[in-house]
Amino acid sequence: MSESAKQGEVLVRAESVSKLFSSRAGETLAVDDVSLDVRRGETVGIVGESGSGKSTLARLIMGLQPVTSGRILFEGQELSAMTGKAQHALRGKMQMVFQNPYGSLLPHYTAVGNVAEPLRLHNRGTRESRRAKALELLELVGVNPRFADLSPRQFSGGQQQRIAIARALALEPDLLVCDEPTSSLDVSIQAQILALLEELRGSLGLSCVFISHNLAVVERLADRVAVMRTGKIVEAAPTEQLFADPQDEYTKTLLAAVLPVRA
Ligand SMILES: Nc1ncnc2c1ncn2[C@@H]1O[C@H](COP(=O)(O)OP(=O)(O)OP(=O)(O)O)[C@@H](O)[C@H]1O
Repeated sequence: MSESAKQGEVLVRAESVSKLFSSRAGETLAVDDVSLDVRRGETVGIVGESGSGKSTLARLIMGLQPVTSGRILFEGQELSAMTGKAQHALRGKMQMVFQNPYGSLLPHYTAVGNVAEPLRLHNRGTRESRRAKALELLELVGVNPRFADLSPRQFSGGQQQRIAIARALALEPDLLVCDEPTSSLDVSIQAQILALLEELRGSLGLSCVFISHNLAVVERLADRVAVMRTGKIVEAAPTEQLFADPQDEYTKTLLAAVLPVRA
């Protein structure tokens, strides 16, 4: 199929997905009967207050945690029904960028070593070709390759997040799941990282799930927004529509909180 025909096709589908955590403290239905599609080339924003289930939904989509009920389909194939080998191959197609870049990088590897690591794990190329590709990726995300052999802790938070993004791109994923990727950064740096993600999404034709409690951030990046509350999607709509004409009372409250900032 041509690239243009692929655009708009459903890449990931969550079908009536729920996740129940049980512990001595009790049971939490973190995700409650959620259905959501992410199409090729599309960015879907997920917003909601702390504890609403955004990160859990992201982990379920990535196959990092098993669903309690429902299904996650990637290109029409059910994740949990795959063999270990097929799941490993699929993992390369979905990558995640986390809130805390330092925690997500390997501290004993250099910057370039971190970016090359997924290529090694997936047996791509030779040591030299992996390094060459990792250096290209560092340049792409705005990290000077001259500093490629420094360790992650020698970089600022913003630069660490750029390295983490380069690593997420190494296997040329179809889907990038960003879980609050700018919340741990200074405001000025946040804008730079958002601009980078916006640019990469356009140039690489990536599909993105973008999680944030910050509606203004999601408005900038997302084509569609899903609003979560207590594990449920209470409203999902194209971004402009959601901001112009929210239907759900909770969405209206969230928007009212952000409107003075946007004005
Ligand atoms: N491993 C776990 N075991 C037990 N409960 C969990 C676990 N992970 C998440 N939860 C609970 O599930 C609910 C949803 O959490 P989740 O982290 O998905 O929300 P969130 O919207 O991403 O919040 P935040 O913005 O604070 O990260 C919360 O009540 C949380 O305490």
